Amino acid sequence: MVNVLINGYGSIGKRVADAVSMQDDMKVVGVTKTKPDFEARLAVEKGYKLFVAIPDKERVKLFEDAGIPVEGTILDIIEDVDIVVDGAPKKIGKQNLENIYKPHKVKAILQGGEKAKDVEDNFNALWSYDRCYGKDYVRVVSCNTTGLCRILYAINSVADIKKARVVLVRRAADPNDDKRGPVNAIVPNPVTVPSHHGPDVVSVVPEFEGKIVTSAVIVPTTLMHQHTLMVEVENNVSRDEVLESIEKTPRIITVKYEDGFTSTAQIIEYGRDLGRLRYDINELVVWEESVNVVDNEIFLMQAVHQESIVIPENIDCIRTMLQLEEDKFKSIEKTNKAMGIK
Ligand SMILES: NC(=O)C1=CN([C@@H]2O[C@H](COP(=O)(O)OP(=O)(O)OC[C@H]3O[C@@H](n4cnc5c(N)ncnc54)[C@H](OP(=O)(O)O)[C@@H]3O)[C@@H](O)[C@H]2O)C=CC1
Ligand SMILES: O=C(OP(=O)(O)O)[C@H](O)COP(=O)(O)O
Repeated sequence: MVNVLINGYGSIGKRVADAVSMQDDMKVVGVTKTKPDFEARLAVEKGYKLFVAIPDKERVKLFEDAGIPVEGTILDIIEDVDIVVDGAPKKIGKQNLENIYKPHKVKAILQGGEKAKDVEDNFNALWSYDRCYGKDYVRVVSCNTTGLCRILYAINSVADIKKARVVLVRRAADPNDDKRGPVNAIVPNPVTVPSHHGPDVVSVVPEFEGKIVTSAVIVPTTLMHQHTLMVEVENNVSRDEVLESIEKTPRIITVKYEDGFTSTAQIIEYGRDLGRLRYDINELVVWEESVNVVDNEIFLMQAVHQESIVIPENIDCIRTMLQLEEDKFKSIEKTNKAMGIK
């Protein structure tokens, strides 16, 4: 059993904590918060040991004053952990890496809001599990990048990819976020091409250098991201072969528009009806009817549940960095089984 600390118990951190708790080869030794709010209180009620993310007496006092019991600050637990999963807001992960994890010589996983250059390597279970084996500082790439890595793995299994072009429609904010917009606009984000997703795919799969270009806009929705892919391939491949490969690839599900999956709203309703915790859809979701092949070019549309797609990747990343399992497919299967992922 390895000891995992979740530094930053937010949208990603709380899900990683619950996913770690479902595995039989790792356990959560603590979670951290900076604010003594309802999420901190619930973490304690769930049985997690709570630590204060900012090592400062005044900050600890805020928790005491709010009646939320804490075990100390991050510095009271950091030496006892085998690995930290950093779930802090973007850019803070890098600061934590330099100021806390490296000085205390503790392995750490950063999230997709951090930069590829600030870590040793970049993780997706299908593509870079073996490369990250035993490494100390690894980034699990962002939700959109994870979705792209999965679908490109499926396509790459049956075709030689020449050129991938992707338009990403990004959700404006997570459902718990009342600060961000737009409320009524479409925002190029960034207005330049490529968006960070293409280079981030290359950080995981270097052989795609020069082959993938992405462009992104933000729209007023909180549920999911949506992608349209156009992938030129070198060889003749049929629609059926592409679909079969997608269906065989772990952590991808296909849904049919004609079956009622007419938008991201129905996909989220599906998560609710399945009784998934927090209605999470950890799988990449591909619309079956959207898959088409025209003159060696594959077209498809897919949806990404931003809050949950990277969670199983974090579990596999822990396993490879701590050398708990050499075979990526065994790790993927173990994680999926424990989490009820299709
Ligand atoms: N949300 C998403 O859709 C996705 C996010 N990511 C990436 O995951 C990372 C986390 O994002 P997300 O979970 O959305 O963020 P949230 O804002 O939901 O959560 C951040 C958490 O970090 C805590 N925190 C704040 N400051 C510090 C600090 N100095 N040290 C440790 N913890 C701190 C916050 O605690 P408190 O509330 O107490 O201040 C909060 O619990 C980012 O890199 C993001 O880009 C990746 C994929 C998808
Ligand atoms: O990883 C995400 O998106 P991304 O893949 O577009 O970077 C998450 O949805 C976080 O995105 P945000 O930077 O809009 O909070």
